[in-house]
Amino acid sequence: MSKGLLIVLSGPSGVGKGTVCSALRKRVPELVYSVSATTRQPRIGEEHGVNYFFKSREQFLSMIENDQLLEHAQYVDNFYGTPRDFVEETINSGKDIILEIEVQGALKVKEKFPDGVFVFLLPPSLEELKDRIQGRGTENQATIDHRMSVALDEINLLEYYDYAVVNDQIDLACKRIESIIIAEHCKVRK
Ligand SMILES: Nc1nc2c(ncn2[C@@H]2O[C@H](COP(=O)(O)OP(=O)(O)O)[C@@H](O)[C@H]2O)c(=O)[nH]1
Ligand SMILES: Nc1ncnc2c1ncn2[C@@H]1O[C@H](COP(=O)(O)OP(=O)(O)O)[C@@H](O)[C@H]1O
Repeated sequence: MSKGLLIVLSGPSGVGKGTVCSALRKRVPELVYSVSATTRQPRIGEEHGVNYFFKSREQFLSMIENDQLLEHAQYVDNFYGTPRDFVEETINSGKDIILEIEVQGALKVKEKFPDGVFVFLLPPSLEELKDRIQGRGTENQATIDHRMSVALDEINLLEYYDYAVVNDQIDLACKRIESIIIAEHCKVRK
């Protein structure tokens, strides 16, 4: 049996990764989603085990020590990481998995899985990016400013990705990613 695809969706905070990923999962129900661990506090409506595995700093550090994370990164003031076993078991069972992670982590995954499919989600403009972060209303002004400055550094790493997808409209961005997945499956079958 051939392995599933490991798809990494990255891009700056507020670009719409979460929104596009959930729309994509509805359209492609067989696509498995990797739930990350984080030390960030849950936002209203977020559930443990669904959106994230919410961990204390000590619990997170012990996951690193026990080699339970495929990659981890510090983003703004918190740690985020991808549980290793779930990803490996999913692709070994022939299913495709999508990781929605920031850029430093994506580059670490690329070192371990060079055959992964690395997709960078871009905003239509930086003004629109700021409007989306502000419009979501989940961060204070200092965090928004910090995330915007990190966003510029992140966009500079676009060259390390296989594909760039503009998230102008959610359904169009989803269709573009679906086309990428279909094309990558054709490559694997050759
Ligand atoms: N490296 C890494 N980044 C992650 C992981 N999970 C989430 N992230 C990224 O961490 C950043 C902050 O996530 P979050 O606080 O949920 O904010 P939001 O994605 O902007 O809503 C985003 O860029 C996420 O994609 C992970 O497991 N590893
Ligand atoms: N194509 C789009 N057009 C307009 N607003 C969008 C689009 N995609 C996402 N958004 C909005 O932008 C905000 C940030 O989206 P989110 O998915 O939380 O981003 P991320 O996960 O990249 O931080 C949300 O309020 C979301 O509804």
